[in-house]
Amino acid sequence: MIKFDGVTKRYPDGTVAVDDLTLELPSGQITVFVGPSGCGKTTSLRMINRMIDPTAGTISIDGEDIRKKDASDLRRGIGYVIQHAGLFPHRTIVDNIATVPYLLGWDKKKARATAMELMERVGLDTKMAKRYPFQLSGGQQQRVGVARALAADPPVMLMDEPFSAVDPIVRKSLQDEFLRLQSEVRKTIAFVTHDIDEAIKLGHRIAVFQTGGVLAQHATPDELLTDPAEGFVTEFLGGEKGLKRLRFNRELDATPEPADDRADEDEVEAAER
Ligand SMILES: Nc1ncnc2c1ncn2[C@@H]1O[C@H](COP(=O)(O)OP(=O)(O)OP(=O)(O)O)[C@@H](O)[C@H]1O
Repeated sequence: MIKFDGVTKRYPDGTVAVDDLTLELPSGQITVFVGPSGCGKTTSLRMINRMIDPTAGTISIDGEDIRKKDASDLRRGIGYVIQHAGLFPHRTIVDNIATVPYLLGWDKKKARATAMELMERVGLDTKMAKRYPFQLSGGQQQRVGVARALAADPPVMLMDEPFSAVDPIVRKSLQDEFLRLQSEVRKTIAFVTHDIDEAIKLGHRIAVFQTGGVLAQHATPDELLTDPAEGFVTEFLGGEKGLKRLRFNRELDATPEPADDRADEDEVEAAER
C-alpha cells in the first residue's frame, strides 16, 4: 500500500501544487488521479518516486517512509510510464525494454529473453525487437513504454497520462490490454489522467483533485457516479452521469493531443533508473 499522510508540496515560487493530501492506494489495485490541468496530479505522482520532495508530510510504501530509502533503490522497485513513452531513440526496442535489467546487472541473455517475453505480453510482435523507436507507431511505442516499466517486475507502477497521445481507437485497445495485463500482474498502480471516462474505466479507486492541489473526493467509480461530492466533483463529472456509465466500456471520444516525440530529460533519466 502507498500512503500519503498530510503531504503538501509548495514550489519555491509559492505555488501550492498539493495541499495536505492524505490518501491510501491499496496494493494490487489501480488508483487513478484525475482532475483539471494544474491540480497537482503529476506532482503527487512524482513525489512517490522522489523525483519531487514534499514540503510537508510523509509518503510510505508498505509501511516504510520513502525518505529512509536510497532514491535509486526506491526507483528500482517502481516502474514509470510517461506520455509519449520517452524511449531512448538510439536503442533498439529490445534494449529499451531491458534498460532496468541491464542496470541491475542481469546477464544480457536473460535480460533480452525477459524483454522478448514482455513484448508478447504487451501485444507487440517480437519481430520488432531490433527496430528503433522511430520505426514504431505511437501506440506501439506506448506498449514498449509499459513493457520497459514492467521489465524488472517492480511491485509499484506510476503511469502519467500513458495513453493520452494516441488516437481514440488505439487508446481504447491500450486501455483494454492494460486491464488484461494488470489482472495477471496485479501491480500497485498510480495512474494520472485528466479524462474522467478513462478514470472510470481503469480505476478501482479514483482520487479527484481540484485546483489548488486539494483532494475533492476519493471513491470507487460507482460511488463517484452515484454519490459525487457536492460542488466541484459534481461539476467535473458533468451532468451526464448515466450516459458516462453507459459509455463505461465503449469507445472514448478523447481528442488526441499533438504528437511530440520529446520527453523531459529528467523523465527519461528516471525511467532509466
Ligand atoms: N517546478 C515548478 N515550479 C513552480 N510551479 C510548478 C512547478 N511544477 C508544477 N508547478 C505548478 O504546480 C501546479 C500543479 O502542477 P502539476 O503538474 O502537478 O499539475 P497536473 O494536475 O499534473 O497538471 P496537468 O494535467 O496539466 O499535467 C500547477 O499550478 C503548476 O503550474
